[in-house]
Amino acid sequence: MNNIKNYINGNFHDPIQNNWLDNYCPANGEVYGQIPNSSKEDVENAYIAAKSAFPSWSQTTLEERSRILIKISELLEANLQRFAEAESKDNGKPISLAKEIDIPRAASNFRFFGNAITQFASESHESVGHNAINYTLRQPIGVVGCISPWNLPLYLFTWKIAPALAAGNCVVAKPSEVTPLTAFLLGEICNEAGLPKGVLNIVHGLGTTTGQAIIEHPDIKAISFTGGTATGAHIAKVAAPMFKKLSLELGGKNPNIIFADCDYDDMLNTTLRSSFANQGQICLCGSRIFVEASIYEKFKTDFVAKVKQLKVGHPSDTATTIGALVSKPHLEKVMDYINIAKSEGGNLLCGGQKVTVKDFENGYYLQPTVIEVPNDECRVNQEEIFGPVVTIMPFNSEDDVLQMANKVKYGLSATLWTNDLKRTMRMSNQLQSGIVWVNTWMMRDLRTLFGGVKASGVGREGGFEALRFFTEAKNVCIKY
Ligand SMILES: NC(=O)C1=CN([C@@H]2O[C@H](COP(=O)(O)OP(=O)(O)OC[C@H]3O[C@@H](n4cnc5c(N)ncnc54)[C@H](O)[C@@H]3O)[C@@H](O)[C@H]2O)C=CC1
Ligand SMILES: O=C(O)/C=C/C=C(\O)C(=O)O
Repeated sequence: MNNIKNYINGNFHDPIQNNWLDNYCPANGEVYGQIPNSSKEDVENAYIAAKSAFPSWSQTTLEERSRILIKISELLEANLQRFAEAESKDNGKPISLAKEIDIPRAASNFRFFGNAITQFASESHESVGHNAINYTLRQPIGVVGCISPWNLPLYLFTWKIAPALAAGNCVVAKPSEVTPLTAFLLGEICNEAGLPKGVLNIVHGLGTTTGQAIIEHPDIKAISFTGGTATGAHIAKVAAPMFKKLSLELGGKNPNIIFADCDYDDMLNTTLRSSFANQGQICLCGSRIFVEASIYEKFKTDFVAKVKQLKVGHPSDTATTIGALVSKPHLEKVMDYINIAKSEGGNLLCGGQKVTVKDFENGYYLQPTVIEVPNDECRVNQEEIFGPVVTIMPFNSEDDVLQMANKVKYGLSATLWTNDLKRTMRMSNQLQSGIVWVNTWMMRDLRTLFGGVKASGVGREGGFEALRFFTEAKNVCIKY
């Protein structure tokens, strides 16, 4: 059994009320460990540890903070295999993905922010003619809360924690209760790297108990959250009246817009990835595919042929391209959408069935699914499915596709495939999303800002934006 404990003040603790949750392995549907369902008291202990650590950590030199964060990064790299196996087991994602993307990115998050903090600067304004100078101080907030989801567990957990720590805050963090294992292992790495006790505290449990205690805590002054839109709205409702700083990275229903003048092979291969990477469980996946009418039939044939070649299998099999979905309830939710698609007149071009993997019959496997939709307003084209399911439909003009692309409540990312520069500029200006990729997908430069508009969230992460979020700005005006 892989039993997990809370990491508070540098030590590992059982939950005070001795409440535990089962942790399921998506690959075989079996319980393989227990995790704390931490209460308000556990969160309070984490807060007290963080508060005590804050005066010293906030005054630790940037060079020393940087050194420790980079050490954590190096230790994650040194433990790549162990972390990748844990992530794959806990989440159901292919081991190859965990090894090539998730864990290296978690290490990059620490390295990036360890370096970024040494380059972070603030503004000054000389008030010419008034004999005065204004300068901005960027001070750490204090104790901050970081809450992350199950789809990219350590990758997104560290995407929040690393900038928070780099900026001099102390942290109370909660990973998803569905995928807690690598966050638990991170505690050991932090101790080994010499992160002082109490600077980072990791509490495990349900959103409705542990997460709720974090967002309600009167002295946790900022919340950085990634997850579902409904949860984000709830967090805003609780935290905003307490005047907490909030960064909310929420869901997406991202358009992938394909024009006939694109580089076809590159587009086809990337569209396969943007549709089904991580079993389609990435908020950035291009789940609505719009194809210019002149190449629609060709695309449909070629795309479906490629999708049928994807190999659904056990996550530890290196030949697997599609692993297990994260949980049974999530598999059922995705299956419900496939049934909704049928009832809405959708044409199932491939997939749509659960997959039985030999010797792992109770795992949560699903065929990658492509649905040709009768119109852009049907539910499967409007609601976030967050699984290996994409919709496709043709379009006739730039104006039409732009209108359809923007006619959803979300606005996280959009992908555009074209070689027409003027069209690229026109559409990039008008697409309602926080991120536009042109002739690529998920090309990440950690210096760039990251986040969405509309129901996809509030605020921006990434680069100096994250360091700005995790600091309070103060203007000082000196007359001389
Ligand atoms: N990154 C994304 O865009 C993600 C989107 N989703 C979407 O959300 C749907 C629901 O998935 P869930 O696992 O239920 O995501 P969720 O939004 O409930 O969970 C994300 C995190 O928030 C925490 N949380 C939940 N309720 C909370 C509360 N009251 N206070 C504080 N923290 C709370 C959870 O414990 C978890 O750590 C998915 O089917 C998917 O459509 C889910 C995960 C990630
Ligand atoms: O920062 C990234 O590269 C990816 C972020 C992805 C999410 O926030 C998500 O899937 O929720």
